[in-house]
Amino acid sequence: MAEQPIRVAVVGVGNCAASLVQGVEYYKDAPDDQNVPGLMHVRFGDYHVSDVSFVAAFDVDSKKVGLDLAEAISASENNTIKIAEVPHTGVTVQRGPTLDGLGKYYRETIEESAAEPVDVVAALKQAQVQVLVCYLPVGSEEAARFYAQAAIDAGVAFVNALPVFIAGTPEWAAKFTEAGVPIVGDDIKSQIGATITHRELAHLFEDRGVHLDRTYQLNVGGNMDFKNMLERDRLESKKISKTQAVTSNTSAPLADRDVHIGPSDYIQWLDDRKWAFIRLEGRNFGDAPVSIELKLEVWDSPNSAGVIIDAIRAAKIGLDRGIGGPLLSASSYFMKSPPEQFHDDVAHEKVEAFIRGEIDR
Ligand SMILES: O=P([O-])([O-])O[C@@H]1[C@@H](O)[C@H](O)[C@@H](O)[C@H](O)[C@@H]1O
Repeated sequence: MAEQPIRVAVVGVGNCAASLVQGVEYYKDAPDDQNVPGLMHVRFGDYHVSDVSFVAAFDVDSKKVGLDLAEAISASENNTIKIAEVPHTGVTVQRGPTLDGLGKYYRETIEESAAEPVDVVAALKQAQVQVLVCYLPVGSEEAARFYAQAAIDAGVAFVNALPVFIAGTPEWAAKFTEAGVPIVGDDIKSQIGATITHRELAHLFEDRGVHLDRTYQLNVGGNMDFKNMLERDRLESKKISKTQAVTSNTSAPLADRDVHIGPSDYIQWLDDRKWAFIRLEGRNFGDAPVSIELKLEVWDSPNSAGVIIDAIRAAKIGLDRGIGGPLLSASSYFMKSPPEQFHDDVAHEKVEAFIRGEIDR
């Protein structure tokens, strides 16, 4: 263990937070000296998984606000796979401001807490939070920026797991840089998710001299994320983020009509499983046609938590080293829409160099 734990807060106690909190319990005794299935790093720099300590949580759901975090992670509509029994944490879920956090389908499904929203900056300071993970629902543009600003005001590193463009915009990057606060963002790229799989295949076509003519990625799932995204207006930035995560990995541009990537439908009985249907069509030697069609089946939230667990530790290293602004290596390896896109193998090397202190961001 590091001398001091990493004091982490989460905003949005949904499935992704549930998997993260359970994962820290699940891997608390993971041996340092071996590869451990499910983890990219048992120890990330000085920090073991067990150094992640939850000290604050915010939500707006009446079935979660006021509960201990250990209970809230399985309350209300949360429906992810259980990977660990989490003991009482002593962290009570606080009522955050709602702003634009609840779309039509959330409002139809959950009851908003009647409690008065807390002062988030004061709550972050009070709990001495070091890293805030933003897990708000897709489409929470105003709320995500509110929490980003709160992180700046409280001097807390920010990990932006959702597709609201913050780290990737010059305006916000400058704000974090000026405040001396690190940010890792935007939009988490899952361990073996649709994005990484699709990116790798698009890259493979290119590497092997095959021209990619057209592609699609259709995603379905049964969690609140997918239900929320039935409201098409809320998923514009998600669609952009998922699309650019793939198209940025090919040098030959694809016409808009030749790329279709996005969340596609909500199938309730899938619960927190996500199925992705991916197709790539191209031409190889002599313009002969070639195509790949695959289906990915995965539990969505542990898949995301397996990456956030590293993003948190990268953010803490940024804080330890006094680096403000976007952490480019971690953002490009862990996120779909980082300020700078690199191929994943390059981004991976950059993260290892960052851990060793050879590059500063
Ligand atoms: O990496 P990927 O599988 O394309 O994308 C994932 C989404 O499809 C998923 O719904 C969400 O919960 C994850 O956090 C991540 O954004």
